[in-house]
Amino acid sequence: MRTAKDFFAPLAVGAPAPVREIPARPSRAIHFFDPGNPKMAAKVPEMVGTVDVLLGNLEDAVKAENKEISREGLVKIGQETDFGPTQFWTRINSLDSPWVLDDLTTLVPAIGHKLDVIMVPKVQGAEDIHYVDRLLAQLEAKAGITKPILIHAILETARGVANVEEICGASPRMQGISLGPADLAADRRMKTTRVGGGHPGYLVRQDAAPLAEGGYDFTGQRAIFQQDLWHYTMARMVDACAMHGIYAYYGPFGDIKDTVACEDQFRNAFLMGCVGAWSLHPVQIKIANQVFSPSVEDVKHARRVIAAMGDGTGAVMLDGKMEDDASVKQCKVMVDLAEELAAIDPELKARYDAIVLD
Ligand SMILES: CC(C)(COP(=O)(O)OP(=O)(O)OC[C@H]1O[C@@H](n2cnc3c(N)ncnc32)[C@H](O)[C@@H]1OP(=O)(O)O)[C@@H](O)C(=O)NCCC(=O)NCCSC(=O)C[C@](C)(O)C(=O)O
Ligand SMILES: [Mg+2]
Repeated sequence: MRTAKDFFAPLAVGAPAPVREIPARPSRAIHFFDPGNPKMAAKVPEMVGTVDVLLGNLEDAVKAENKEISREGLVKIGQETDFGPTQFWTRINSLDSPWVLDDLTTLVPAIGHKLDVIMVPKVQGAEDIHYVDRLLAQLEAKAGITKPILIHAILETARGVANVEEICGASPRMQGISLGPADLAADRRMKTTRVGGGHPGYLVRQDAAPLAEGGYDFTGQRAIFQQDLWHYTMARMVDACAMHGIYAYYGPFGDIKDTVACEDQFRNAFLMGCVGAWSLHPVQIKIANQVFSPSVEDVKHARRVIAAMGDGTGAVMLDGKMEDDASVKQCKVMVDLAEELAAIDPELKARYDAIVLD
């Protein structure tokens, strides 16, 4: 086990010093594209500035026979694109695959100075992060990279969920975690066949109405309430990330045409503490950007509470509601996020700047 003293030491001679704090860079949508797909690759330059994160995916959804083509495509995109304010991430192949070593040994020397974050799929425990951590340090040292590349883990196995706290704390490179609902469902032997989202069979039914003569009417109409299959995992992930000062994300929503349910899923994640979600299709970028940006009403309310609370201690009555030290802290979360987003999104900045406090 690394001692506290060694935790922030570089893992290879010449590797950059690990960061002590993960930067709070906006990442409302992590947009996936296949760098080996000419149509998708061609769209990357025009997407810069319209999305917080562009992620070149090398893992699942890329056919086995195209792995090298996609890797080469990613190198070309990384070398030729000016990403401006947009973060540039990749998802490498899983650690037990025949491609991952070539992914890392090719990408780091070629475009390691441009890559902000490497997403590692199917992480099972701290040992997987330790492996990538050391290898990245060696490759960074060899390539003369001065800014450490961060690691993002996908939670998509039962063992990964059981170990989520140790995964989050395994390295100073840990930037965040995303839920991988499709692989996780398969690993857990859940009986869903979807990529994220709800299921109509996972529900709670209203009690049967009592009959005048006694007993219950089990044949009458009863309301049903669909439940969230992912609540438990999301809650564990959010707590583990918050505990370690890193960021939680909802993952993919595979029903591209159901933009309404996608928005609901993203909003649940936003409310629960996630900072973003994945976008698999250009239509989902707009949804994520909107959902993961605090509304004008929320920012206005938060600013009013902060103003009314003065030094932030004590209790006041505002619009019939009690506000105190703890509600000010919640309001600061909202206002801080609004400020971070306004710094990179002029449209949002204009809307937040136009707020007038009553
Ligand atoms: C779903 C698909 C097949 C529909 O692709 P399509 O071409 O049939 O859709 P379309 O509506 O006809 O596309 C319209 C236009 O948008 C383009 N387009 C479409 N998508 C994109 C994109 N992402 N980025 C940039 N451009 C895109 C597409 O090329 C087309 O261009 P055109 O107008 O010039 O003809 C396609 O969108 C796609 O392949 N998306 C990415 C899928 C992906 O990355 N999956 C892996 C992540 S989810 C996952 O791995 C699970 C997880 C976490 O591991 C676990 O839960 O276990
Ligand atoms: Mg997966």
